Amino acid sequence: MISMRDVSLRREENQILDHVSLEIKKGENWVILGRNGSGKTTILEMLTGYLFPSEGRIEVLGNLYGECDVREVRKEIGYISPNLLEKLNLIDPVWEVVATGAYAFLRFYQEIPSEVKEKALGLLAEMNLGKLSHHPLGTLSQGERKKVMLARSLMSEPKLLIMDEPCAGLDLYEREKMLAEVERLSERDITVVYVTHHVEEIMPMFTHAALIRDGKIAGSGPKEKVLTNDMIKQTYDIPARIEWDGGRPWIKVVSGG
Ligand SMILES: Nc1ncnc2c1ncn2[C@@H]1O[C@H](COP(=O)(O)OP(=O)(O)OP(=O)(O)O)[C@@H](O)[C@H]1O
Repeated sequence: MISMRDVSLRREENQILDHVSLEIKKGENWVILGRNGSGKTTILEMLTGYLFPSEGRIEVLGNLYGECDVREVRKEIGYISPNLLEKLNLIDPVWEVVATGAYAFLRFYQEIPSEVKEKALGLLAEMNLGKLSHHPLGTLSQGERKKVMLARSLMSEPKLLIMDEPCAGLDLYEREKMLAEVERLSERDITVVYVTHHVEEIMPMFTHAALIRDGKIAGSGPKEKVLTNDMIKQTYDIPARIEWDGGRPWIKVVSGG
């Protein structure tokens, strides 16, 4: 599904990624954690082909980057990033914003086929946003907008869904609503790669984790093996205790550590 081998990225004297290797197989869902500036978004930008490594090889969905048309590969990848939300037009009705996900553009300038509209309305109904389908995007709460982004990304039925901090800025209620939708992705035939700052967002559907520190992989593999007290300390320089509850890890900072 995804293979990153010895991938490095340098910008002038900055080593942004340093020999990163990750193998993500079909049926696995990965979460990527690491401190601010550790290189998480850079990895996502490489997987989506927006950044090319200085060294190493990247293969996504059977396509070797550098030897394929990355625009074609992107058709099979859903990418939810804070940048995309900023680009959407707040006056557009919600269903139309979702429907644009079927195409590689942000707005419609022609009539939308009825089956595309129906599909968008169906996805919104599944996410309990049916009543808001005809409201302008700008009238929705931040949490509702994030769910709209998720619905939009599913329009093209991607094989790979990449999510960059989808719960950033959400209150507890809206975060849990969004996470419930993330958990439901396990019912779909889709591989998820999810970047977050918060361990408690790692829902049961996630199988694997990668910890990034200073552009290097500090640890990667099945989540229970990677999300340990020691590994968290190594990654964040904070002594912490992980407790698993309801299939999710919860973190406590150890005081005086
Ligand atoms: N175009 C660029 N030129 C130079 N340095 C860059 C460029 N893009 C990113 N960086 C640097 O690369 C490092 C990794 O950035 P990246 O955005 O991948 O980190 P991140 O782990 O996603 O951070 P955050 O959690 O704060 O979003 C940072 O030090 C950043 O300043």
